[in-house]
Amino acid sequence: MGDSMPKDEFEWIQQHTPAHSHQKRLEEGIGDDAAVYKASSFFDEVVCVDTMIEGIHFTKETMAPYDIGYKALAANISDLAAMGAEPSFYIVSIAIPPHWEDDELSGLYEGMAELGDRFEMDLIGGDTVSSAHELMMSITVIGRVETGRRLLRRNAEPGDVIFLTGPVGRSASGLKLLLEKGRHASFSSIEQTLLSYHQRPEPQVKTGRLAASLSARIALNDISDGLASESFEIAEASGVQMHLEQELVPVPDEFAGYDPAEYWEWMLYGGEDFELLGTVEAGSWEKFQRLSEAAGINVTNIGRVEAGTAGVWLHNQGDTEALEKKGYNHFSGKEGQG
Ligand SMILES: Nc1ncnc2c1ncn2[C@@H]1O[C@H](COP(=O)(O)OP(=O)(O)OP(=O)(O)O)[C@@H](O)[C@H]1O
Ligand SMILES: Cc1ncc(C[n+]2csc(CCOP(=O)(O)O)c2C)c(N)n1
Ligand SMILES: [Mg+2]
Ligand SMILES: [Mg+2]
Ligand SMILES: [Mg+2]
Repeated sequence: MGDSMPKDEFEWIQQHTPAHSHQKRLEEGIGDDAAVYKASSFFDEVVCVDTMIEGIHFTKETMAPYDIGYKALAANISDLAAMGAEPSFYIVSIAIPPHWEDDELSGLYEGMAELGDRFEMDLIGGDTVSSAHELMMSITVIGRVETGRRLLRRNAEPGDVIFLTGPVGRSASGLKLLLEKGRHASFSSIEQTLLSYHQRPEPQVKTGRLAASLSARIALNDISDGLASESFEIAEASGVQMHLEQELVPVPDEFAGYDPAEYWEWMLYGGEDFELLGTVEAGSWEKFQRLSEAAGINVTNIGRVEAGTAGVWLHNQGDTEALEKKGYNHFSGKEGQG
């Protein structure tokens, strides 16, 4: 990496965050999974954008065109879910290089439409340009959340229960298989399941909406960069310590037979699972769990929030490890230091 590149994407964003806002109806600007501004007396509007680029987020060997479209929209819907919002609209900007054929480009839109239809979202605009080398897709999504119900990373307080919506690490393990063999190779049925978590992640909208409907203080974040990195984001935004219990963190069934040293690396630092990580005040945890179960949603208590200097710790049978803010970081390389 040359000297001209920013060292860390998080630091870089901070440098470019305006000190003041002009619009009175802005509720949340830069800093969370999405921005929030007042729309009516009942709802706030929630908006965010995420980009996927060939060579960084996918290659023709790791993802079919359909998967790329699907995942680009899924990653964005996931940020709405992390705010407690319901998705409404999306806007697609696409940069097309010469080596992409018409039928491949149609595949991108078919993949987006599958998810857009499922969440009853309308495609309302976009932009189309050419690109010299890589395909790029950038999607802006718009949703809404009931006034005052948005779920922010800074909402965590000491004593809260930490929860996770599902096992993590499967996307990273699927990516490893795809980078080794390419998607046209033959895979066992377990491997195919792992690939599908990488190629077609499921945004956890139902859980986000349930969390927003509870009258409880809840912090929420979606896992794009890995469990450790997203735990740090809550710790830093809330000024708290995140204490994770290794024994409580669900290990994917598919990892039976794999080396724990390898799969804990995927689980803690892999990213792109798009599960939700959150904290809820202890008095509301049982209710949250009960309502989740009734709704067919999986939430697992994986630890506790404590007071002290912001950071993340992993406890295992009396041993304690301070986790690094490591995960996927653009500019500092794959799974570089955050
Ligand atoms: N180039 C930029 N200019 C202004 N704000 C930015 C820029 N890049 C990111 N942000 C803002 O910084 C915050 C963090 O962005 P980030 O992309 O890390 O969040 P995320 O979408 O939850 O994570 P990921 O991109 O890994 O899915 C968000 O509020 C986002 O809108
Ligand atoms: C070909 C290929 N190589 C590596 C990766 C891994 N990867 C890329 S971006 C990212 C984090 C989320 O991105 P963002 O922070 O932009 O949302 C991860 C884990 C991949 N998906 N495909
Ligand atoms: Mg996010
Ligand atoms: Mg983003
Ligand atoms: Mg995101």
